Amino acid sequence: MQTLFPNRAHDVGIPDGLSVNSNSSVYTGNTSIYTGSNSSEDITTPESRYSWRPHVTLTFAQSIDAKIAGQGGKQLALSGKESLVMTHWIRTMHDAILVGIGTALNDDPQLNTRHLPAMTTVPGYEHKYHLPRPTILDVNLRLKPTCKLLKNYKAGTGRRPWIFASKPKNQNDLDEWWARKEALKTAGAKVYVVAATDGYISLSDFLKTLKTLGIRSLMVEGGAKIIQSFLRETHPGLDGKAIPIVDNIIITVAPKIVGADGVGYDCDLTTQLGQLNHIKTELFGRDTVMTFKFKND
Ligand SMILES: NC(=O)C1=CN([C@@H]2O[C@H](COP(=O)(O)OP(=O)(O)OC[C@H]3O[C@@H](n4cnc5c(N)ncnc54)[C@H](O)[C@@H]3O)[C@@H](O)[C@H]2O)C=CC1
Ligand SMILES: Nc1nc(O)c(N)c(N[C@@H]2O[C@H](COP(=O)(O)O)[C@@H](O)[C@H]2O)n1
Repeated sequence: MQTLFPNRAHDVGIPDGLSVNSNSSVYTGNTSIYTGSNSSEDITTPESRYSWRPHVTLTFAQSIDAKIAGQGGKQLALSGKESLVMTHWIRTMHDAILVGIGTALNDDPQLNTRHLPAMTTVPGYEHKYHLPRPTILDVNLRLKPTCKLLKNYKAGTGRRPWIFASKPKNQNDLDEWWARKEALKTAGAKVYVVAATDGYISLSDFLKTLKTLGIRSLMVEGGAKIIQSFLRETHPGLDGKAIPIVDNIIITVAPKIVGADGVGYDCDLTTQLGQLNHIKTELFGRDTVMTFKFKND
């Protein structure tokens, strides 16, 4: 039996109904699988926009006071179980999934699809959903060789994580950097070296590299700095105009208040709002999930 591949973000965009076709929803605990886009409007992205990069979906969960984590970055269970299943379904739609090293160290995430219902009763194949490739932006190779992503890979329950790093400018730091690289490689990681400025990897370079590695769609899960960078960074279009490097944004809003001490993504969305089309707002349990798409030009 083969791994199930649902419709993919790079082929169909993000459907306007995240809860898939209304009579066979994977989110309700029903094991039927989404087989077609029920989009009523053109939500695909012009080939010209992402011939150089993968389709990019930015997604995160926030409280009603726009916080994504608690005081000091404490990981919060903002999403309820229904919207979590939706998030895991969206994971299956992408070739790769990204978090920054801040999130990788703080949350020790798994980035898999474990909240989806069993798809069959055949022993050993209950959970053969497509798993996105975990990717981490980690300039200084701070990821722990003991993290869950690497443990899952070693146990055969997760895909090999790809780390994107950058060589230190200071020669004195090079030996330690190589040692960390070797330790991560031994633990199973694949390390790609790309350009970085002031500790930040150029997202254009990162996306170009992903594309050359065969990644056609990327789900960006955060955290705060990564969200900011993806919303701020642009790329020159064919006419030289700055165009976004994100195609869709999916925001889960949980009916919770975190308070001023929490972590926000601190980004002036008003600069982007003019370019955003609202696609759909849906309720998942007590959470509201909004999908936006950047305008095509
Ligand atoms: N509610 C939600 O949906 C989510 C919440 N979070 C929360 O976010 C917090 C972590 O956020 P941050 O500390 O901001 O870490 P982050 O996960 O955004 O990673 C940022 C780090 O990545 C590296 N990096 C390399 N290139 C970069 C680039 N171009 N742009 C940005 N960063 C780049 C830098 O070292 C930077 O400090 C945690 O508290 C976590 O719980 C994380 C993901 C989703
Ligand atoms: N959708 C969503 N809702 C929340 O309430 C969250 N805290 C997050 N966080 C993101 O999911 C990652 C954890 O993934 P696993 O459960 O370990 O697979 C975490 O690192 C954040 O990226 N997301």
